[in-house]
Amino acid sequence: MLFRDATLADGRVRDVRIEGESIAAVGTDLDATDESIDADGKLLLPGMIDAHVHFREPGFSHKETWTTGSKSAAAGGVTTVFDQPNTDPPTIDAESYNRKAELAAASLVEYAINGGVTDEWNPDELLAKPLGALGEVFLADSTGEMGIETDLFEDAIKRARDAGIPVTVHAEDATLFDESVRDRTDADAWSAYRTAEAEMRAIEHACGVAERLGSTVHIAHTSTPEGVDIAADAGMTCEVSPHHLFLSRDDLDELGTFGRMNPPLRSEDRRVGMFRRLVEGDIDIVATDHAPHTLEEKDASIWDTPSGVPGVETALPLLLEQARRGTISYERVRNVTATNVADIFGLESKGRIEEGFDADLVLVDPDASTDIRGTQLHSKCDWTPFEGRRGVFPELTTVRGMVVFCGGSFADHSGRNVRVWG
Ligand SMILES: NC(=O)N[C@@H](CC(=O)O)C(=O)O
Ligand SMILES: [Zn+2]
Ligand SMILES: [Zn+2]
Repeated sequence: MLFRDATLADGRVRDVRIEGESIAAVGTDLDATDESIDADGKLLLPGMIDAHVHFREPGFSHKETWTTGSKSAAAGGVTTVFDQPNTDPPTIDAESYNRKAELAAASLVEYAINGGVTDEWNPDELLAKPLGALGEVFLADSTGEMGIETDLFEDAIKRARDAGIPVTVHAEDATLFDESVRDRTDADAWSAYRTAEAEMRAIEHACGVAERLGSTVHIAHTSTPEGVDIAADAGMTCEVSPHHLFLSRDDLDELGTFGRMNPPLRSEDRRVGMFRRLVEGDIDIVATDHAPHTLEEKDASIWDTPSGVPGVETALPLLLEQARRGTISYERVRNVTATNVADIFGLESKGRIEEGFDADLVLVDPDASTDIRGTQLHSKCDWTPFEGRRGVFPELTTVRGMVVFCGGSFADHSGRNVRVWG
């Protein structure tokens, strides 16, 4: 397959030839061996590597399945996902890992299965070969109630350090949540309750432990500019989720309980500060925290509704819309969605359009801006917090050289577990 005259993120116009699962050549006037795709005027990007999704199986197939979640990913230009351990059973040992792996075999896109740290986790099984699961720590309870104490956190950091495995931390300190707002019933109460301070102090704590133990951590879903600065100053990496880039407490009147997630939406000032840090470089990657719950589940009181919003299909489109408007460069979008993610998590064959890399690619018309509609997305949950926003959606997505999504249709193709060693 040959993409002819594609524009790359850095503005170069190139032919890109795929042979089998890999990029065989990037050049000009390349010969097509078989099928050739006219990419004139179109942008070709490395597929997004989304380091934070909840595809919900096993245990919560009514919210999402590996099939629906991975279709949503492919349609949104995401070619690799890292699945989170808060399933039922939680992914904490070889048995639960293998059970999830059987279901994940249905995935259209590449995936990693992250292992969770709990009192009952089995680090020897999870961290060692052949699994080498990426470690996931919840410092405060979120969906799945996997919050842990600090001794266990330190132990996990040491073990992961010795195994050379990156650890991702959901950093909120539950002792700093504001119990005094418990009698409020408006949607903004959640933002008042899970305070910005609770995130900042937890990030500080996590980075401090990692520094003291000579290790590193990656901070999940940062929502405060202050938290990002703490992580960056400590030399750690962090991610931002699209809802903390594009939504703020000002949107909660409209979103209601559908806008509840952990960490919660912050002030408009903080949102602007997050976007600036994404553009300027202190935020390393965008990860969606795709956390679908059904319409029925979300339609509850602010204290009863589950935390989490879907996002795997809309992240790249929302960012490409910003690039179209000139608020962020295409190169920066490529780096925060693909290249940096591959570098941080050691996916050596992914995240770049260069000879020898996996042919995980996204072709998009950069001017094709449309309204985002929840009912047109492919997640099982059928809603989006970005309803009515503009997005630039991919035309075609390939995973290891196979077209998995094109013009609204999906092919059968099983993604591969990118973390299993032979
Ligand atoms: N972010 C959320 O609000 N919810 C996530 C859990 C998590 O990542 O904390 C979920 O699984 O629903
Ligand atoms: Zn979390
Ligand atoms: Zn999450």
